[in-house]
Amino acid sequence: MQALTRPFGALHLQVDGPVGAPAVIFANSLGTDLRLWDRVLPLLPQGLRYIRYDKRGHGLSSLGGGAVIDDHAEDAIAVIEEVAGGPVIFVGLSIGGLIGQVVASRRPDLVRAMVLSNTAAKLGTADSWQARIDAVEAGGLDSIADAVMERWFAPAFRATPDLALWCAMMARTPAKGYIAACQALADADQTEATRALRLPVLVIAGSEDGASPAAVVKATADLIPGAAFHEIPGAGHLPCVEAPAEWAALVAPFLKDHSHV
Ligand SMILES: O=C(O)CCC(=O)CC(=O)O
Repeated sequence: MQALTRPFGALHLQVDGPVGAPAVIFANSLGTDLRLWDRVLPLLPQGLRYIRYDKRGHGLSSLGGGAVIDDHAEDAIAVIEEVAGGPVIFVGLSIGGLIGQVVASRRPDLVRAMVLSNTAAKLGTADSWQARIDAVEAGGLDSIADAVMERWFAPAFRATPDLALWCAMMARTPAKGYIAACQALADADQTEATRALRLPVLVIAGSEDGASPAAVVKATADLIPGAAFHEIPGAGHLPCVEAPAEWAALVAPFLKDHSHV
């Protein structure tokens, strides 16, 4: 376990792989922590340095005062500069992918390639995020858990005992951190900035994703010249959990191609 000091407290990090190797950073989704990537890391190329972190207000990281996507992007930039020490391949899922788009746009020198999983240049609407915030303020995260699990996972996965573990991860996210991230999502629209991105990008969707539907994810892929798009059949919002082999089969060759190992 490692910590990176930030003005508001600390970010919780986990780093695997050799010092000095080409680095890959993972940014996770709303209501998840860095364990989101546990099932895919063993399936990705050895010899790379894999950096995961809990975004502010999630997992073991401090709450942080900010509620805009740029604050999350500044955190990711700090992790890249201080832990990776140079350009990375950015892997982001959902809000993590939105954070990646902001980082690639503001600091193209720090992102050599990007994987955008189950994300878009704009996620949801101001009204839908306000409704989510209102529900959490009224009833806590437990009150939205069933609806979130239906968006995260297809029915077959929801029938497994594992569902309870992912539901617990979501429900244990600090309400203040979750609400701040919803507010950041409500205000974020990267459409024009993402249209200007010029770097290798792999975009992944899940056919059963109820949070970022495949058509919405594809529309973001279409903004970026040369971006590759793949849809994983039968997978929901978190294919790295639900379909790790299929997700890794797409990501592993991309990491090899763009890490120069
Ligand atoms: O997962 C995200 O980062 C935002 C998209 C979303 O709403 C996921 C969910 O259904 O909780």
